[in-house]
Amino acid sequence: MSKTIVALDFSSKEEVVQFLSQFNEPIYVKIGMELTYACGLDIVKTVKDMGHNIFLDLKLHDIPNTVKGGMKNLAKLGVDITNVHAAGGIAMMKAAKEGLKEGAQGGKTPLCIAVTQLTSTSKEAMNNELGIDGEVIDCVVKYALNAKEAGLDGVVCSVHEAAAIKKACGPDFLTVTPGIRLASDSVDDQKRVATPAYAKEQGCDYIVVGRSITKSKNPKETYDLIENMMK
Ligand SMILES: O=c1ccn([C@@H]2O[C@H](COP(=O)(O)O)[C@@H](O)[C@H]2O)c(=O)[nH]1
Repeated sequence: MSKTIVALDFSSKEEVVQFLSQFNEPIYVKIGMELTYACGLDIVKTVKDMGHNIFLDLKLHDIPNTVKGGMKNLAKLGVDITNVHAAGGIAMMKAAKEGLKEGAQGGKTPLCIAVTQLTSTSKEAMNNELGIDGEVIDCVVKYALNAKEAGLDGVVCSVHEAAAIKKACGPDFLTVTPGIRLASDSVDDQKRVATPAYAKEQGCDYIVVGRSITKSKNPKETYDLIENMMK
C-alpha cells in the first residue's frame, strides 16, 4: 500500500484522467473541494473505476444531524477515507461515524479522520485570528484526543505534531500529513511544512502531496522519488 496520497487538485475530469494515465498501478489519491465542485461526486466513481484508493477530503463541519446525513450519503460512494473538522466537536464527530456506518456499502465503512489545525495555519494566526491561545501542538493533540474519544480513526495534522499524537492516542491512530515539500520546492500557502524524509522519521502513516507532484516537470518521477523516501 502506498504511503503517498496525491491531491488531485484539478478543475476538470480531463486533467485528472491525463494525470492518472502516467501511473500503471493503483495509487492513493485525494479528491477535494476543487475537483468535486467542478465535476460533482461522479468523479469519485470515475477514479474508483480506474482502481485507485480514494481519500474524499470534503472536511464536513456542521451540526451533528446534518453531518450524519451527509456522511451516510458519502459512505455510499465506497471511498476509503473521508473527513470532518475536529473544531466541530465530539458530538459532531460521533455523528459522522454513525452516518458512515449507516451508509456503508458491502460491509466496508470508510475510515473517518478529523482535520486538527490546517497546515496553512501558523501559531500567530491561531492565536490572533482564531483566538486559540498557546502552542499549535497542544491544540492539535487536544483535537486528536477528542477525535479518538469520538471513535474516529485518526487525524489530519502536520508532520511536526505526528509523534506527539501517536504518543497521546496510540500507534494505531492514523496521522495523515499534508504540508509536504521537497527541500527545493516553494512553500506556497503552507506554514507547517516538512519533507517526506522527515515525515517518515516522525512515523506519519500517510503524506498528502499536491503541487510538489502535480506541478513538477515529471509528476510520475517525482511521485516515485517521494514514495521511495517514505519506504
Ligand atoms: O491541513 C490541511 C488539510 C488539507 N490539506 C490539503 O492537502 C493538499 C495539499 O496540497 P499541496 O499542493 O501539497 O500544498 C490540498 O489539497 C489541501 O486542501 C492541507 O494542505 N492541509
